[in-house]
Amino acid sequence: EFYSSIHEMTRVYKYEEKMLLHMQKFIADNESKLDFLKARLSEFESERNEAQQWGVTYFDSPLNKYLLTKRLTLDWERVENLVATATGEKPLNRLRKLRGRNYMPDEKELEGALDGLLRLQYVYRLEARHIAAGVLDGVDYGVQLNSQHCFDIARLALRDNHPRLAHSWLLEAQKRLGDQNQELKAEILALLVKAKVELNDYRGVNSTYQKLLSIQPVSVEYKQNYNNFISKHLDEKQSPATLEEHAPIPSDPSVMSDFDIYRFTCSGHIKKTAREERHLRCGYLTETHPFLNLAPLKVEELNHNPLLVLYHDVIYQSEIDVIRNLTENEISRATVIGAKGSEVSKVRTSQFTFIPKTRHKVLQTIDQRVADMSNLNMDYAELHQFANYGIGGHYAQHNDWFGQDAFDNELVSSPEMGNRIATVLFYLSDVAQGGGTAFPHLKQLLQPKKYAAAFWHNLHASGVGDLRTLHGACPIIAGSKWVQNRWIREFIQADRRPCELWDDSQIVLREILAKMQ
Ligand SMILES: O=C(O)CCC(=O)C(=O)O
Ligand SMILES: [Fe+2]
Repeated sequence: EFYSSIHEMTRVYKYEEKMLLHMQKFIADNESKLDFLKARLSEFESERNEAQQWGVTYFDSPLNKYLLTKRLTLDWERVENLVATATGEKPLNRLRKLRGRNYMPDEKELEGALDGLLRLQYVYRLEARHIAAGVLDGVDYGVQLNSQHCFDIARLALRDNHPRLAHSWLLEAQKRLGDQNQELKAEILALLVKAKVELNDYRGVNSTYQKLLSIQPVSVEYKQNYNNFISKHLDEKQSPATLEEHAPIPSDPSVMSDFDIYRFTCSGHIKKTAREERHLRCGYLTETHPFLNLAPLKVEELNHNPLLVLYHDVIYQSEIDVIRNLTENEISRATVIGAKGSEVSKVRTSQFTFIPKTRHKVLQTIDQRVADMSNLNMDYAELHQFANYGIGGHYAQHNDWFGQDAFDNELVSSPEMGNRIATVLFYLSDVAQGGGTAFPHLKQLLQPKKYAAAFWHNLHASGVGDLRTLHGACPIIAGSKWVQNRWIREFIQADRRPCELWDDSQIVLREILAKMQ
């Protein structure tokens, strides 16, 4: 799946270059065929004109008899043969072969790409009119979408329960429509009515129907829909507010769904106040290992309880180069744990792979560093996980720790190692726009910074999963994101657990639970 990663796009982009060459060849072949036919046609015509002028005496000349006979045998046969040859078959076959190649996107991919685009619009509260003009969150990419593009996006938005977004895309499709395309115009109007009705906003619906019926007066379907509409809605009260492209943000976060608090953290609407930030420090970590006295780690506190910190410059370019080589041909669409085990889901659109630390010395070196950063034993950590997100790629809010049902249903690998006590998330790339890691309960949004790593505790001291560690990877607006996950398990950590964790109280947990209900 290529929309979930930028990695494969470059490959198919090169295939398209070859496809263009075949198309040129097809056109050139057909053009020379038509040129030949045109030349014959005018030749035949002029010979016949000549004959016309002479009348029947024309055939007195044996030369003319010969010319007509030759035309009707050899010349017309050549014409027939040429018309019958399937010119351009070769380039056509090559074209088909290229499009049938591995990695070529199909219609499902197209949907995935549009889905990613809608996600960006929804999460970052972008406006259709800006996106259509190639402007994403203030950055101009110099692309323009046409009316048909906008209509296609609207159709998908409506199907996926985003009538507000669909509505705004339809207005844009209307604006970008030339006078000539009446068919598309009717389709836009018909969908506009549908979006409005879904939004329970009947303003303008009547006149939209009338416009629609004036373009396609014979459509039985549209007429029926209109009569239906009139009988149901005409005297219904109009909703007072103007139709906003995005629903307003509730002022109280406790009434929001988990997805909403995640997306409002991605968009920067949920964030720590200056007051909440004032206890957080930056500094050099020297305690966990004597070696750190020589080479202290740069650490930035992002939250105290539960602990969330960002280490700067904890992985080297040479190590990232090795990782990119190791993962190059292994990476494939990421999955999540569903009811029946691993499954592909819209909730996580990235590509990933797991690699054991025995594969390369660099992975062991990294683990040594993770042990210093976390003060935890890395002997039984999970396989190294590497992930790449493309444009629109994201991982919706989730907890890294496993719930009891995952253990009960045997969905946890090596359950004897216990739950995921902590996570270290390395950023192996910067991201041009979007793509932060959002912790809605901690009101933190970490913008990926190459060579840095986030570290947090996932569990309460009691071993119970900490709901406040809910987090997600915000969708990528531009660029590509590479991360590495180290998931550390509870087994043999008893003597290592830093004392801050023991402060963690059940009271906080109860508060959160109460808020969420
Ligand atoms: O990519 C990110 O920013 C977060 C990834 C994550 O949370 C995960 O893979 O579990
Ligand atoms: Fe995670």
